[in-house]
Order: sequence, then C-alpha cells, then structure tokens
Amino acid sequence: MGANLARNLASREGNTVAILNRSPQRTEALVAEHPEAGFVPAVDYAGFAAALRRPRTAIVMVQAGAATDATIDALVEVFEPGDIIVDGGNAYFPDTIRRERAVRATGINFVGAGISGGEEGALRGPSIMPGGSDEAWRTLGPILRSIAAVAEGEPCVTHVGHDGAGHFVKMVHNGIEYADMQLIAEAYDLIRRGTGRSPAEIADVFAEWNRGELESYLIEITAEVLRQTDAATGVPLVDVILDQAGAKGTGAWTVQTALALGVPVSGIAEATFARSLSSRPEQRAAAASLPGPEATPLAADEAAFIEDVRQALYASKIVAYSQGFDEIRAGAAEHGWSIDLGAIAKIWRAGCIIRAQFLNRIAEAYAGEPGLPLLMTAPYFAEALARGQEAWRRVVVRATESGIPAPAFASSLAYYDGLRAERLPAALIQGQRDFFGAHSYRRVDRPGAFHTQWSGDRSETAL
Ligand SMILES: NC(=O)C1=CN([C@@H]2O[C@H](COP(=O)(O)OP(=O)(O)OC[C@H]3O[C@@H](n4cnc5c(N)ncnc54)[C@H](OP(=O)(O)O)[C@@H]3O)[C@@H](O)[C@H]2O)C=CC1
Ligand SMILES: O=C(CO)[C@H](O)[C@H](O)COP(=O)(O)O
Repeated sequence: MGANLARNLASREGNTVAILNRSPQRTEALVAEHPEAGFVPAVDYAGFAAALRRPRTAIVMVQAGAATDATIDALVEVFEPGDIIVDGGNAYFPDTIRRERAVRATGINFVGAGISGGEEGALRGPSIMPGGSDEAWRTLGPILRSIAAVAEGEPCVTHVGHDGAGHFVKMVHNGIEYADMQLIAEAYDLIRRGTGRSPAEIADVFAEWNRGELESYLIEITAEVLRQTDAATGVPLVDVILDQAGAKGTGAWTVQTALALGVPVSGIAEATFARSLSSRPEQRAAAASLPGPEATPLAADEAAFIEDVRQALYASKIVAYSQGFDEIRAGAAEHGWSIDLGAIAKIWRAGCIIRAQFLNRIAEAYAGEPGLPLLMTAPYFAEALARGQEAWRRVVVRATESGIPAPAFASSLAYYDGLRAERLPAALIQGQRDFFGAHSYRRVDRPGAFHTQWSGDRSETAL
C-alpha cells in the first residue's frame, strides 16, 4: 500500500516524494523498479526529515498497533511543530484519538486517515477518510485531493471530522465491506447448491447483476473470481481455495464499537462471525455428522429462484449499509464529531472496496433529509425493501429448509421485521428482568418506573 501510494503521489505534477522503509533493501528495490517516480530514498528518520520541505508531511502505511506507534514515535523525534504525520493504515480509532492528543502536545499535527481501495486503489486513486485538525486539513487537503479517486468530477476525500473520526469511518467502511462480501458469498452458495450451476455459470449471473441496481466493485470481482480456473488442477479456483475466511480485525472492531454504542449492526456482526465459524476446522469436523436435510432440492424454476436471490441480496445490502451509517451517526454523536453522512456516501462512490452505484442513492437520501433517523426508511430504500421483501422471505425460507446457512440474509430480514414490528417481545424481557433482579419496567399507559412484588403479593409499586 505504501509503495503504491508513494508512486501515486510522485506521479502528480510538482511532487517529489521521499520514501523510507525499515528494511533499506525494500526502499532500494522500489527506487530501482520505478525510476520514473524520482523518489528520494532515505535510510533513516533523520535523513527522511531532512529531505522534506517544511511544513513536512509524512504518510505512514504500516500495520496497526505497535508498528504504527513505533513509526510515529520515530517521526516525532525528527519532526518540528507545524509538521504533519498522517497515519494511513487501518488503525483502531481509539488509538488514533490517543495518538492525536499525544502528538498535538508536541506541536506536530497528527491525522488518522482511512485509506481504501487496496493496492490498485492506492496507485490509481483511493477513497480517503481523514480526521485530524482543521489546521492540518488546510495543508493536507490539496495533497489528498490530488491523489484521491474521482467520482463524477468530485475527489473521493473529505475532512471527515476531528481526531479519530476518519479512522472511525474507515472502520465502519470495512464492517460494511464484510457484510457485503458475506451477502454475496451467501447468494453464490444458494445459487450453486439450489440450482447446481457451475462457478463459471454463476459468474455470468453476477456479471449480469453488475449491469443493474447491484452494480459494484465487489459484484464485479466476484464474477472474476468465480470464472477463474486453477492452472494446477483444471477445476474452478474457488473449489480449491480453503474455505476459511481470514480477518485482520476491522470487522470485529466495528461490531465491538457498535455493541458499546448500543447500535444493532446485526448484518455486519453475522458477517464477522461467519468468518470466525469458517475458521474453526476442528469444530466443523466435529459437527459434520449432525443431521440436516439430506440433499438440497433443486429449484423448480431456476430463473425465478435466481431473481429471488438477487432481490434478497439487494434488500440485505440496504440493511447492511443502513446499519453502518447508523453506527457512524451514533459514533459522531458520542465523540462530538460533525460527520456529514451524505459526504461519506459520496467519497465511497469510487476508489474504495465498497464502491457502488448504490452510494449515489445514499447521498441523495441524506441530501433530501440530512437528519434522516435511519437510511432504510428514506423513500427510495423503503420502496426497494417493500418491492423485494417477498423474494427475501422466500430465499430465507428456502435456505432454512435446505440447510444452507444464510446468516446475513436471515439476520437482515429479522432486523427489518424487528424494526417494523408494532410490539416486540422486549416487554417480556423487561418482565423477566424485573422478576429476577428488580430491574423495574416502564408501562405503556403511565410515565415512571414500576416494580412488581414477584415473590410477595404481586402488587405493583411505582418507583
Ligand atoms: N492491503 C490493503 O488492501 C489495505 C491495507 N491497508 C492498511 O495499510 C497498512 C499497510 O498494509 P499493507 O501495505 O497491506 O501491509 P504490508 O505488510 O504490505 O506492509 C507493511 C509495511 O509496514 C512495515 N512495518 C511492519 N512492522 C513495522 C515496524 N514495527 N516498524 C516500522 N515498519 C514496519 C513493513 O516493513 P517491511 O517491508 O520491512 O516488512 C512494510 O513496509 C495496514 O495498516 C493495513 O491495514 C489499508 C487499506 C487497504
Ligand atoms: O481495508 C481494507 C480495504 O478497505 C483491507 O483490504 C482490509 O485489510 C481487508 O480486511 P480483512 O483482511 O479483515 O478482510
């Protein structure tokens, strides 16, 4: 990521880029491979600082955690007040808040900036989500705008908010990425097992979907992955890839943060847990003999079933994004960040992994009603959910009857039904809590808190 970001910066008019890697041979290799970049190589932090024009700007692209702390500490030693350190890695936002405070105390600016787009995006133009101070943004804005992806003429970068706001938004971006990928994987599994089509045939289905409302980078690359044949065996590559999904932590952070904020991001949580479940080979082996439907019945009308899956995918995707934006709204309120949700949708339209046509609809929804309480209730999305809900239900029923796990589809539908329910069984939970712990409850017909004397005469006391 760092090498490609440096090449991107160097390719812009008027830029000269100094580079430093803890392994000097990697710095030398990059300089040798890309003479056109005109890099100024440094072998240590002092040399790196000396090579930069004031105010200096450094972009750090290393692993989150100790590596990031070590790099920032080394830069603070050689930088001066007014200089800017940008952490472009996937840092955990509380770390960014801590680092921003500590670095600011030295007079140096610190900016946590989420960067998405993978290696290709870093080179050609990523989506960038910077936090940090207004002062740092004044210097950094033109630099980041020059290297960011462009969507409909607008650079995919905005000053998200102060201190950790940028990394918070990048974290949620990745949480949504997890949900989007899991939903696509469930759609693939349902079509494969429900119709018997081959991966290459399903690639055609995804390619077709990519021409409609589902158009997105993740749908596009899904078709590419499914079409790939393994050179060694001649079978579809997807059939020889070990079915244990990795995770570097941003999905888990999104869920942990949502739990702390009390925001139900159930689709993102299911997607994160689905990766954990896949990566438990001993447990999967032990459970393999547990009973379930013998064989998956093939869909009688394949085309209709595939269309149902498409609609279920779109509806579940709306829920995942709605949950993610709800978490950003809650995080902004908690941390005092002024985050423009419509601007976030706009900077995700290009450059990042979740880039999609669909983000224009999200930007429009927030432009129409900036205080929108929940994205999925905006007219466009409410109408899309209403249109797709019957297919969505059929797919979840079909998956359940067939024994095909579709946790993200099912939980998204349960979230939708939970929110629209006139009454929820939460009333019973309140009664249970009051029974065993005297936690009290509120009533629908009177203000105040109440407790029933469960172990006594069962009379009710107003507290
Ligand atoms: N890969 C991706 O698609 C994306 C990655 N990111 C984030 O960008 C960051 C970099 O990721 P990526 O480029 O993929 O990772 P790589 O593993 O390719 O590169 C990591 C870099 O960090 C350096 N490094 C590791 N430990 C230390 C340390 N203790 N002190 C100083 N430098 C260290 C490595 O040096 P050396 O070469 O000597 O090992 C290397 O230059 C991560 O935070 C990642 O989460 C963000 C968006 C997308
Ligand atoms: O930030 C990214 C894209 O936006 C990275 O690709 C991310 O590291 C992928 O996460 P994971 O390895 O957990 O799937």
